[in-house]
Amino acid sequence: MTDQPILAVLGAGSWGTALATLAARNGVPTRLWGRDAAALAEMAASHRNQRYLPDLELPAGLAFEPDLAKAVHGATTVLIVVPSHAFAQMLGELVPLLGPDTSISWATKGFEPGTGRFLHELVAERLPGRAAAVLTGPSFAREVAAGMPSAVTVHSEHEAFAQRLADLLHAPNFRVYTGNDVLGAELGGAMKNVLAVATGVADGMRLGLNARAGLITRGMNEMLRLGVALGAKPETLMGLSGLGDLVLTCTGDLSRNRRLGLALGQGVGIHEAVAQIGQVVESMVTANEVARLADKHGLDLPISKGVRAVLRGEVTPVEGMKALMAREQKPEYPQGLFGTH
Ligand SMILES: NC(=O)C1=CN([C@@H]2O[C@H](COP(=O)(O)OP(=O)(O)OC[C@H]3O[C@@H](n4cnc5c(N)ncnc54)[C@H](OP(=O)(O)O)[C@@H]3O)[C@@H](O)[C@H]2O)C=CC1
Ligand SMILES: O=C(CO)COP(=O)(O)O
Repeated sequence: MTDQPILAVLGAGSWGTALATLAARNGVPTRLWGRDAAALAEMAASHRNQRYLPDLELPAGLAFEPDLAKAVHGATTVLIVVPSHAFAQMLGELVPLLGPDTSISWATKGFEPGTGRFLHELVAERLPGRAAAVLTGPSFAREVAAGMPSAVTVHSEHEAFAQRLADLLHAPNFRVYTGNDVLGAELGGAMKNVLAVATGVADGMRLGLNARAGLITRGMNEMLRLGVALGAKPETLMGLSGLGDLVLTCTGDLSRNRRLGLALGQGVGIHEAVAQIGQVVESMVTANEVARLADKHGLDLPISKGVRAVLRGEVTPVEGMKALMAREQKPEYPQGLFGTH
């Protein structure tokens, strides 16, 4: 294995392009792979990702590689940044091409559609024993690309790999923390997408700032209860990957999940709203998987389940909000936050 790190970023949308740019700016030999060879050729020629991040000038040191085998050949680290619905297929194509010493990481936020399995579970199944890490936290690609200050976190059971990945990306305006709670970090990043729809709906309906704060706080409570039931560390959920990303996505209009909620709250139909956004809206699949996990663990998560009902067209946004407010009066923490008193 060479001492020189080589990074292969798989997925040339907004976030993959921003992360590849960060690494290349750090002097890391970086290859960006995408499924659209023509789009990659255009990026190589113009040094712009016109469709996903048009304002960003792509660095000269960034290579564009449409052949997946060539993109990952000799790479010390692979970073997957495709949407969650494409993650399992991407992994399946990648596994036979990976050298034995290549570490694997992902910045995708979500679960396997239809099963609720975490992405780290898919990775462990296909690549047992391999150094693996998730990169997550509050980070709009547009702001990162513009060099605005951001803080994210890398979680891995392999401490040395978390540190190596952090080192590839850490930069003066991009702080990368590390941790070892992969499940907690993944849960926060996935669940905030669902909760962002709820605050978006409330804001779209002009229900006010009290409603927004109430939804964020009770949404955080849902994240903590599901996370603790699944074995996440509460501090992970209270950190960048949970609370941090929840606040960002529930309040920042750059969030596509919040924008979906805003549109629904203003009476736009779901298909039209998703089409207008024109990029991945992870809550569309994640809402089902959060509800699936909640059911499996016997948890009542009214906001998350309300979002699922709205996204499925089972209730209108107005009915969903009314149902939340009509719930029985009860203590804020019936059994303590973690069921301990
Ligand atoms: N954007 C952001 O600010 C952040 C995003 N994330 C997460 O990163 C992940 C990717 O999101 P983002 O980059 O924003 O999404 P975008 O919608 O910007 O881009 C999606 C990219 O994935 C590609 N893609 C879609 N399906 C497949 C597939 N089956 N195989 C290969 N590539 C595919 C698309 O290719 P094509 O153009 O050909 O359709 C496109 O390049 C999501 O899980 C998101 O939650 C995390 C943090 C920040
Ligand atoms: O995950 C993100 C920021 O941390 C991006 O959020 P959206 O996918 O809602 O745009």
